[in-house]
Amino acid sequence: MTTHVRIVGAGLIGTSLGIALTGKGFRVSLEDPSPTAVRLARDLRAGEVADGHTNAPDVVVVAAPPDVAAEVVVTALDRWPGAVVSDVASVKESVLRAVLASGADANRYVGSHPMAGRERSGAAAARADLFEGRAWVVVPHESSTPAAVSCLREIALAVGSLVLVMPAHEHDEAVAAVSHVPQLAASIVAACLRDLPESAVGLAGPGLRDVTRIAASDPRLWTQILAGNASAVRDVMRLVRDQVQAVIGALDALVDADGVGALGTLSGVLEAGNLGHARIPGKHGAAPTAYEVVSVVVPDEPGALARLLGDVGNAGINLEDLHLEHGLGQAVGVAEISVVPASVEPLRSELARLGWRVHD
Ligand SMILES: NC(=O)C1=CN([C@@H]2O[C@H](COP(=O)(O)OP(=O)(O)OC[C@H]3O[C@@H](n4cnc5c(N)ncnc54)[C@H](O)[C@@H]3O)[C@@H](O)[C@H]2O)C=CC1
Ligand SMILES: O=C(O)C(=O)Cc1ccc(O)cc1
Repeated sequence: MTTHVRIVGAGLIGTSLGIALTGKGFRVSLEDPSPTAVRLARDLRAGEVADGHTNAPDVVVVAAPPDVAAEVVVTALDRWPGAVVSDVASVKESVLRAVLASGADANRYVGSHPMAGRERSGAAAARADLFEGRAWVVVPHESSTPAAVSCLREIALAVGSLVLVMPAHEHDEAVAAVSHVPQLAASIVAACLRDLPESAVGLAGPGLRDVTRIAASDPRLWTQILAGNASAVRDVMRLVRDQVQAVIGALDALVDADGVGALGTLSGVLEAGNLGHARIPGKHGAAPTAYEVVSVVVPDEPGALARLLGDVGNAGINLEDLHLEHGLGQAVGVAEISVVPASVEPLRSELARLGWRVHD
């Protein structure tokens, strides 16, 4: 029998999930307070728009913002007494507490959290392959039924994720360190760039982009996430503060005193960073869709980019993503074209043959 999944909240995560599940043969119905969001999600093939005639779902996945997730879960448990209900909010304990306190039939509730996202919100940013090869945490509570847990496992596996099962408090502590504090760190570093003169920002290389990519994330969503995991985030931020204080102390010693011990402190911080970085896992389970970038110099003149994209298409190569770098004060830009690894060499040689300047 085809499983009918109702997705409540047709933004980035809800629409991506809808597209992925539809592709795997699930029936998906969608709802969202925003009619535009839900229609866009439908147009992106994330499922049908639910209305008063749509029959009851087997599973409900709430993909609404974290501050309303519990309320929407409780409403869903009441609305569909036969359905398993989950949510994908980035924080789990606060949602679980509110669901348990509501008096709703929480046995059919199991939390979840796909560790996959983007720094953009909304249905338009949805990706069919968003969850492939990524961890998906299933977060049961004491009275979640085994059927509810296996239902969520089935959904996560169907979209290509690796399932991890964890209690809510353990999940929240883990994501404080691997997701929520990194978001703050990226935002804090990027905020230091705000008032820099153009001449200084123009020196930026890929390292700065790597460190600050997620600083482009939605502040409304992240304010809710940080507030929803305040205790665990505070604990990790205290460790960050201790490191920052140690670095400032070492720099003070170099600038204002004899600097004794300062180099050891700086080196210790950097070496500890090496050790932490080495622990970041690569692929989770199935291979994620990894793209490689071909960088091409584009003259800053009308039609040049269109010509380049035409040449990529004529070479029979699928462009997966495109980013434009503008050289400061130069009459050229660099187009970073993302393609599957097997297309890198054919694309490079074809573009070079056509006269484009292709970078390593
Ligand atoms: N953005 C990310 O990278 C990730 C987000 N999440 C979680 O997924 C959930 C959704 O996040 P995004 O898709 O990024 O946000 P989004 O802003 O792209 O989409 C949220 C959608 O929920 C709708 N919505 C607002 N209030 C609602 C309500 N009361 N009932 C139903 N729908 C409502 C909005 O109209 C919007 O379409 C959040 O709880 C977030 O913590 C989880 C993993 C990654
Ligand atoms: O972009 C990344 O690297 C992410 O890991 C995105 C992300 C954002 C929020 C989440 O709750 C989970 C994952």
